[in-house]
Amino acid sequence: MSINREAALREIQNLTLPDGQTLENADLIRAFSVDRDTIRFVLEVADADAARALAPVEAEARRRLEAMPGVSKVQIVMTAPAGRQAPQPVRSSGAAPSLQIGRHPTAQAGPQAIPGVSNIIAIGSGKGGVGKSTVTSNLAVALARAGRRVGLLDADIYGPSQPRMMGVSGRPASPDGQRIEPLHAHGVTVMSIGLMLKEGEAVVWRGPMLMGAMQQMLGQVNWGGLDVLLIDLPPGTGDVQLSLCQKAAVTGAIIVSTPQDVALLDARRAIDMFNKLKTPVLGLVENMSTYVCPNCGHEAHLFGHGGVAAESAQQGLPFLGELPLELDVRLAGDSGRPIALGNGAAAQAYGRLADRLIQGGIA
Ligand SMILES: Nc1ncnc2c1ncn2[C@@H]1O[C@H](COP(=O)(O)OP(=O)(O)OP(=O)(O)O)[C@@H](O)[C@H]1O
Repeated sequence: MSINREAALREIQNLTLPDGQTLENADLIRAFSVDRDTIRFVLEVADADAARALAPVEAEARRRLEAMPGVSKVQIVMTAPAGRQAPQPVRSSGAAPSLQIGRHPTAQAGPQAIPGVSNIIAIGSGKGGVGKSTVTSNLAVALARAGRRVGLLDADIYGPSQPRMMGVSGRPASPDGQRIEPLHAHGVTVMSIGLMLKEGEAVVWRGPMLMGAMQQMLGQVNWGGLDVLLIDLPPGTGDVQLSLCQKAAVTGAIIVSTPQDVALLDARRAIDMFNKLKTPVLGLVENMSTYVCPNCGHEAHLFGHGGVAAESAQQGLPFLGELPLELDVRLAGDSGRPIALGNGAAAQAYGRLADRLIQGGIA
């Protein structure tokens, strides 16, 4: 009889540790594998004392697994690496000591919806610096101004900029050590992975840790009822994009690009990636489109113009609109008050983009 790995994992994940956490929440299980009639895994503990305290849990895990049909051997190894410190949890002011962002992912059957969240929109770009974060924060504000309930998740772990752009700071609280309370700014519910990490922490993460962290951001944050959750992705086509589309039921992706050829080339790669991940591309947005000189009113196209509309047509994808290049857009972003809060040309352009998504039933 073949043993189902996920079912075996489920047998032991809810075992309670001496500190009251479950095995799953404490994230101690490593390399869980099933080989014919044998189950093997590692329990990663901080030191010899922790290993001793965990002995009854190990015994109970062994007992449960051995009781499963088809299992004849269970090998559990406890590691207590010499000289290694126990992982330090990230704490918020009111956080219980167990909350830790960045862990191995837990088993999950396919992409999941987030309870209470109607739409999840990923905002991506092929190239860095094209204004993806600026577009995300302003679109979030414009949607909130239009009366929508909006969440914004900054998943750009390599350069989280939403705290600055939305004007939020401080570690979000986690009163019970399990759920995270998001922050609120300009009518938008905000969470940034950057607020939960020590500086430089995520830079060394590889796929599984990123996937676990994304899973936590999606599943452990108290998002509440939202019409739409916007997710600011890192640039490119990497592990975060993959994790998001595998773990969350993403409604679709919006690709931000400047009209430059080099940015469009990378945008094409991003579209290709979302196609492969079976995430619908909702359309393309041209940022830094037209520059209107604030002194003489002359219009210039520093990065070209119309390239994104042409690319959308070529790809058979909706062109969602163009956003002007304005000094005030940057200044507003730097000051934590997105330009979309105002009434100028850029704010109006964001208002149109928001309307378009609302009319399309995706926000
Ligand atoms: N339309 C615009 N007009 C003027 N400045 C802009 C505009 N869009 C973005 N910027 C500025 O360009 C810089 C890069 O923008 P942003 O951080 O949004 O890009 P990004 O694509 O998210 O970058 P990253 O690759 O770092 O994630 C920021 O200083 C931002 O204020």
